[in-house]
Amino acid sequence: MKAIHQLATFQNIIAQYPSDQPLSRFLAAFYRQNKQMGSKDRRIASRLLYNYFRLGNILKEESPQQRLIVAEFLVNNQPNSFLNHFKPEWDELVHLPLTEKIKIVEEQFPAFHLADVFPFSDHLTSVLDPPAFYLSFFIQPDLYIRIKRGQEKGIINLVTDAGINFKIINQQTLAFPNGTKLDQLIADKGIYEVQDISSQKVGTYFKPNKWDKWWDCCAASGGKSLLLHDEQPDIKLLVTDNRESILENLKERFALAGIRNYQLKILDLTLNQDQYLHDYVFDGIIYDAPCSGSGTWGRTPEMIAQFADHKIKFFTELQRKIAINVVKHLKPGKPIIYITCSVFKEENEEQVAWLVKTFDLEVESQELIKGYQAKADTMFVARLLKR
Ligand SMILES: C[S@@+](CC[C@H](N)C(=O)[O-])C[C@H]1O[C@@H](n2cnc3c(N)ncnc32)[C@H](O)[C@@H]1O
Repeated sequence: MKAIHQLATFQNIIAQYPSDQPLSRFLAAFYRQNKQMGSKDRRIASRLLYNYFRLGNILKEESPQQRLIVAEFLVNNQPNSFLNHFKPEWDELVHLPLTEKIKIVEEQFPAFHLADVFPFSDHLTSVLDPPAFYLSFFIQPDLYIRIKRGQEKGIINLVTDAGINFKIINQQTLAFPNGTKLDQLIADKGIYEVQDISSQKVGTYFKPNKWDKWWDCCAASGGKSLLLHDEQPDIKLLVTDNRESILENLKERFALAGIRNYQLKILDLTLNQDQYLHDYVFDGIIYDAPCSGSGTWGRTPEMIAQFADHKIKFFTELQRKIAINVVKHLKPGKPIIYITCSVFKEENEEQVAWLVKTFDLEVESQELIKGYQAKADTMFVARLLKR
């Protein structure tokens, strides 16, 4: 009976979900309005919704109920009451490796094609392994934290004592199962940052020197700047973004991390900002571009259905407009770090080729950070030097 109730809740939510909103925001509002749902009900409803969207366009012609059963079979690896009720023979096999479970589904649904999980394959960046990328949609990414230098031992002791499941990825990085509640456990918010491991790897491309002047031009809430500062605290830093509200978040995060010495401006960089920036030149620029975010859809799988090909052009044009107002502030011989969390070639290697062709830049190195192989986001980074 529980499973029937869970299905009804799923169907109710799906019917109300306007597909242009982040699912997390919609669910938070839905649960606020449906206070009768206990925490377990909410947890199960969220699981069913997220797992459902992980199918992307797979078996699009089947009913939502059938698709949900397939998704529950593929994504979970523990038996559960939902599958047990609707498909007990699959519940018994739920522990099998994903590739074997896919064969079982294919036998029953000949229209099952793994590639349908991501309907934008024509745009995939060339160094990506499509089958491995497709499979990653059925595996929930981990939650990663970056520990402030010097605080590693304290945090590891705290999470060990609390009996929380975690993995040590490297000296400063821990991975937790998604949904782990760390804020109640680690009281001092200034000693760690929630940051995906791929985002942390991007930091190895910064290589700042003491007393350098750096500009994080699309800083948002400052994830990359915090990484830069951790690597080299003795830098002069300018942070900008066109959203005032997100820069307020940055101020809070910087205050928690004890960073006070920086400059902040709200700037729309699609416009010429020479009146504010005319005499600024930098030893390094972080250009973490607004992008499709397609390398992070393992965390927001509802985006697969919400995205459309034409949006790629919107982002590449925006990225170029911003670059025009940014690259001119770089000193000769110095790096601009171009970053996206996209798997689309138009936003990655093709954009780098355009940057090189349009400005006096050369590629020092570039990489697709393949988070899809590691329960993490996939990101692209290029270190370009001004001649
Ligand atoms: C990928 S996010 C940056 C993430 C950030 N670097 C971090 O690590 O947390 C891209 C940012 O570009 C900003 N952006 C978009 N259009 C912009 C514009 N015209 N001028 C300046 N910033 C812009 C967005 O507000 C967004 O915060």
